[in-house]
Amino acid sequence: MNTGSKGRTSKPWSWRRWFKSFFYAGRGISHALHTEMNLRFHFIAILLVSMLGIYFQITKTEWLVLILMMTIVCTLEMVNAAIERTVDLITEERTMLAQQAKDLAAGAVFLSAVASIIIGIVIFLPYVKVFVEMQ
Ligand SMILES: Nc1ncnc2c1ncn2[C@@H]1O[C@H](COP(=O)(O)OP(=O)(O)OP(=O)(O)O)[C@@H](O)[C@H]1O
Repeated sequence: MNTGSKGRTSKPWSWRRWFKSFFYAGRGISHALHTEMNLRFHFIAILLVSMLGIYFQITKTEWLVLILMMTIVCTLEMVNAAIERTVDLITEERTMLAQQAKDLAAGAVFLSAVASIIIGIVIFLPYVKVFVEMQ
């Protein structure tokens, strides 16, 4: 069955292809961790926030919100890296469209990071207040 204008055909489902897709995903995550400084920074932040969460014994809902935000930031960082590489693959010239594509992707990461910081403050501030008052 033809699924696209470039003649890409869909292959039948198989366990081998299914496991290979996990391997490719793992390779992508490993590559991102080795090459993307920002992603490493996010992972350090995740580690610190998780330690705080364990220390303050935050609620299940708070954990779920934090996990959701951590996932959004990291996945957007990886999509941003993919868009950067795709743009560089398409053109080495400085063009307005290339600039917009990269700036839009970077803006998406920035927005999610700001939202994460705000959510982190809203979740942890009450715990920190109680902690300070107890000293
Ligand atoms: N091909 C391009 N055309 C126009 N603007 C670009 C292009 N590539 C990058 N930019 C601009 O530079 C910003 C940073 O892009 P990127 O992180 O890929 O670094 P770079 O400018 O390509 O070079 P370097 O990696 O040395 O910093 C982008 O958000 C965009 O504003």
